[in-house]
Amino acid sequence: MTTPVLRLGTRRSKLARTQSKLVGERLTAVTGIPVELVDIVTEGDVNRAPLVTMGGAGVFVSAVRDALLRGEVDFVVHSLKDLPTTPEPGIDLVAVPGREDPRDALIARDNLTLGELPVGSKVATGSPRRQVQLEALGFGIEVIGIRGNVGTRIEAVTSGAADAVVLANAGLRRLGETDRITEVIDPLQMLPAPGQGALAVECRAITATSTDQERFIAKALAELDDAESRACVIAERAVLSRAEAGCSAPLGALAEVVEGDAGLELSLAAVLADADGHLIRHSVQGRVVDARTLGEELADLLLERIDGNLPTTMSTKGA
Ligand SMILES: NCc1[nH]cc(CCC(=O)O)c1CC(=O)O
Repeated sequence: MTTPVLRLGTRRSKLARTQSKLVGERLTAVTGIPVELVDIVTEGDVNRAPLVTMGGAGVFVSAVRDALLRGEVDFVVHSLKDLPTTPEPGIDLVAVPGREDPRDALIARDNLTLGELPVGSKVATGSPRRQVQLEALGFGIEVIGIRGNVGTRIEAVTSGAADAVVLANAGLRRLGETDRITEVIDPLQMLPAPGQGALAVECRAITATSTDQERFIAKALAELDDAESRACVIAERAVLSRAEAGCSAPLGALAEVVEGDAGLELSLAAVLADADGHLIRHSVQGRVVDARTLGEELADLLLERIDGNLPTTMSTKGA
């Protein structure tokens, strides 16, 4: 078997390309294996309709996965927060590389922070999670909808269409747009989406019939896995799946590895909005190896407190 050039499938958006390139370079640095990027066009890139009408951010994911399943590429990279929580048959989540900052960031006019925005300021976001948390701050912020890539959203502030936008700090950092940030938002004010700031590396699932080449690739990719990042996103996504919440549900979750009584532990916080936009917030702490059950426990606590008053977006899974 000759050392192959691995084909890394990527969406053409600047963020997707940047993230794929990052992981490809990391793989080459760690294993010496060369990587080439292969463009994949998805409906979400072509169609500017609101994401919810296209079945959620999943439209980005499935086209990329299809190329992987068809054998056109050897592996793919996603923003982990855009992945549905149900595993995809035929595909392995082979690595969660070291996570970027999971927090949200504010880009506001005149260098303003959230607390400094005057009452009635328009803050643009397409995310129900960000919307409910912005409104719950009590600053009198008016949330307006927005769609498009990171550049388009920043432009809304530059053009004056919005006073501010909220974006994932991780994406801004990867794109080198950090000088536009006016505040990195404290998770006490806004909990990020489960998995925010983490990347997911996927390859074709290894089975009894996998080729030597496929096994070699999976083994090489597994070297990119970061155990702590993986544990954190497992816990956060367990909250999401247990609550049966889709990718744009008004639910935030953040896990951190902390020093506990029994060594390293996971501290997990989550927030969920009820049908009236009231926030329910809770946190738990436990063993890193129990990441998934911790997340499920926390979801049950939230659901108990919300007492059936579920937001409408949560009955339509994936919206
Ligand atoms: N929903 C789109 C999306 N998916 C991943 C990121 C940023 C990178 C990340 O969270 O890892 C973004 C943009 C944003 O929310 O600002």
